[in-house]
Amino acid sequence: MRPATAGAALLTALRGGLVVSCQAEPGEPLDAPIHMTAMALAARAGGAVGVRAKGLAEIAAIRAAAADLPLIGLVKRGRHGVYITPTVDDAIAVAEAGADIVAIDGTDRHRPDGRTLAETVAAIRHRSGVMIMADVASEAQALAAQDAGVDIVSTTLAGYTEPDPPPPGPDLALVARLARTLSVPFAAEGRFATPQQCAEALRLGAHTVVVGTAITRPSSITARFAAALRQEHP
Ligand SMILES: CC(=O)N[C@H](C=O)[C@@H](O)[C@H](O)[C@H](O)COP(=O)(O)O
Repeated sequence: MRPATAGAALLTALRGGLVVSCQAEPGEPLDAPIHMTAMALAARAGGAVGVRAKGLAEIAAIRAAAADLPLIGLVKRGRHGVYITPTVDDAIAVAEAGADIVAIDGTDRHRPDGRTLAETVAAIRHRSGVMIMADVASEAQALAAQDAGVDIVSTTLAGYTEPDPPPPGPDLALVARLARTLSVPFAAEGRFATPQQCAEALRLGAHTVVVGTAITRPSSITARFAAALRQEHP
């Protein structure tokens, strides 16, 4: 069981810093533990205070390569409904793979194991000392996750639970609202594409900022540059 002081120290380590999400989608060229480990080490070399990683093999590999790097872990099961660490068993597997914090879906949608968010948090706590991050899409979900007893909330799912495609930029309005209403710390996450947007999230009151695509998805980064050139030379 993790002592409470260790959890507090971990949150302190994340405060005011950048967490880099190192994830590749199935079929992408970098979708392998060795590549995600290299990404994580590169992120740490660049000043990241922590890493967010998907997949049990990736989490274990990153933990083996960087014993003291704060590590937020998750698994994804599909891409619809509740797909981020959807069950208690998934969360325990993520913890056992070496994550310090397990990121779980923090919405009020139906979970595959039929548990509510509060039941999920209680069951994880019963079986593990891992810290829990709730990935939410709204202020109401963030408050419910806080009531359920999570250690930290993240705006990960903002823009991803509606039928419409997400807007291009991050949801800074949600960041501002969470800063006013939440008492647990929260991460600003989702579509942060510039250092200025990250700094703004911290100014608004986020505890930490998580950036993935803009740093660790070379295909997406290349596509942005290539699209800009095509505009000049269609
Ligand atoms: C919505 C969802 O499933 N988000 C996932 C959560 O782990 C990842 O695919 C994102 O890359 C991560 O949240 C970081 O966000 P961005 O890549 O936009 O910086």
